[in-house]
Amino acid sequence: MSLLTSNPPQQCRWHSFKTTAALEQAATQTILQAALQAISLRGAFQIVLAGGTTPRRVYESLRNADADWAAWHVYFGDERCLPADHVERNSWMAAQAWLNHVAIPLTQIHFIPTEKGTQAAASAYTQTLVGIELFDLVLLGLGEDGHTASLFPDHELANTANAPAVIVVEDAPKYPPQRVSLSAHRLSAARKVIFIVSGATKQQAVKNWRNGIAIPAAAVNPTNGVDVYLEAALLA
Ligand SMILES: O=C1O[C@H](COP(=O)(O)O)[C@@H](O)[C@H](O)[C@H]1O
Repeated sequence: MSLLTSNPPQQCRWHSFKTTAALEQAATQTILQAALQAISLRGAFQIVLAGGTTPRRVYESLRNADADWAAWHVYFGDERCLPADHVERNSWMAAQAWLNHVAIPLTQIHFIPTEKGTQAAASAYTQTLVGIELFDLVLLGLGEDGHTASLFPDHELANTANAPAVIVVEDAPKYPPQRVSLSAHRLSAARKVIFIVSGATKQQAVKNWRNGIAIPAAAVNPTNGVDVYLEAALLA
């Protein structure tokens, strides 16, 4: 697998936690801290959310946080092509766990409209992202096969300088096959990128990543490097 890039290698800082709960607590605090900093410096906080199961409890903790929700702007790293109210939509999970319970203005929550189909959703989301130079924080997960967002092994990662911001995936190896994802290039345009990784099934992907094997997660390459929050057991 080639990353097709001339960028310097990804700078990765590994943060291990004894328990999943400790990891989730640290991720929640990092998000809130990044929000405080962004709002005090720039008056707004632009966060990109991970989907899947790993961030659910982080989102549930955020709903009880005391934050300046009016200044938050929420985006998604990827979305699955399913009806808007489908339980396996990343947006549905984030809404149930967090977004439905806080006062972020609806106009500042930017779902990827995959219920319209891949092409229409990708072009709509490309427009949504116009004018955003750097996200303040990109939150990402890691799949068993090393995928992140909907950037899968042996698929387009779009990590070159001229890559589109949003890509269409028609044949993902994980259900559902049709998805829309921010490109690795667009996900890298961020002040801070955090991966949260838990669950024994991720062990091989972590091992590959740490051994320099070009898994998709390694294609997200912001100038400031990435922080990986993971359970200590995954480093064994
Ligand atoms: O399909 C997806 O998978 C990854 C990892 O999900 P997890 O359930 O193992 O946490 C997720 O980060 C991505 O957003 C999602 O669409």
